[in-house]
Amino acid sequence: MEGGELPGLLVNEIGGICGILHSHVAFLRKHFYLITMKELLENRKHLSRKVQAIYLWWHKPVIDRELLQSLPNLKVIANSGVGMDHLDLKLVASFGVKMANAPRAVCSSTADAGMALLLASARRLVEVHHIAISSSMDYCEADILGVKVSGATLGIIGMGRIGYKIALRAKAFEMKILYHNRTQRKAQEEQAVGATYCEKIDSLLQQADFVMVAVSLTPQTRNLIGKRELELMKPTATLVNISRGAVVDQEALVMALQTGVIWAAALDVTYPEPLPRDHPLLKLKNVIITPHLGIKTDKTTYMITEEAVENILAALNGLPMPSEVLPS
Ligand SMILES: O=C(O)[C@H](O)CO
Repeated sequence: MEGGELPGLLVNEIGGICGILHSHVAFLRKHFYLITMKELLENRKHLSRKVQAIYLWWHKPVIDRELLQSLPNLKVIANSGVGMDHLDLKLVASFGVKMANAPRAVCSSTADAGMALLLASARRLVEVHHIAISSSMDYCEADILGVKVSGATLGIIGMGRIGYKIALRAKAFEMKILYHNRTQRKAQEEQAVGATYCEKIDSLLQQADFVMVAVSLTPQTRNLIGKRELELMKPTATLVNISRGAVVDQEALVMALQTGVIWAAALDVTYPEPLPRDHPLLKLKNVIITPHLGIKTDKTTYMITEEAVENILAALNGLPMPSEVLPS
């Protein structure tokens, strides 16, 4: 089917790890003529002129100069998440192509995933699950003692939309909340979640029982948490990372976890993703790792696709895009 006059939307694939979900296809087909990368490569001559938009799912397809040069009618790229670190924004903009992310759809679920990791690590859910289903149920009380969450201090690094949602959740858990951000939030926003601003990251690291990293990956935040920062943390503290793996110096983290510099880590993100199967982080008992779970709920992924469609249609119709991202 040629899709009549519908604008062509390039997607990596349908299904698979880096493909749009089957359940989104009917909705996308209402608005676009869907073209997969495989179809494009098999029929470049005919299909490359049709592509007016790209929907990046799980950072794919890879957007490079060659692909941009091959799509003369491309006008917009929508990303299925908030982080844009996998895109060369200046390169894309130099082709006159607009870009959008999906901040409205992702924030709550990413914050939920952060709290889930924090709680799972504190209460040793993975370990105790294995004990509970083991045939012998052979354990002593000390093996399942966790860390008390209510009343503990949470340090949030990065108080953007996701960081703020984490604070809202942590408040309900009666946690004391500290945060570090490039700019201080308004007083009413701080009061609403009971959060205290730490201008210096060091003071947050020294006080927190849980440190939650929720910044975007930029040249300024790469390796933000290194050996020095880990050594500032309490030996009883847990690091939770839901942003990007490269915000934390992973070698320093392994060392800190192996030598008791910090108590535990709960990671939704690593580098690379997934980690090689022999990576030391996969062997540590005090680490929980999830495979970049942040946005992975049925409803959230559908909302992301809706947000992408809204942005793409706005761009194609020359209207302001609700979540346009400009190169900085
Ligand atoms: O950036 C995001 O929103 C998530 O990490 C998915 O990539």
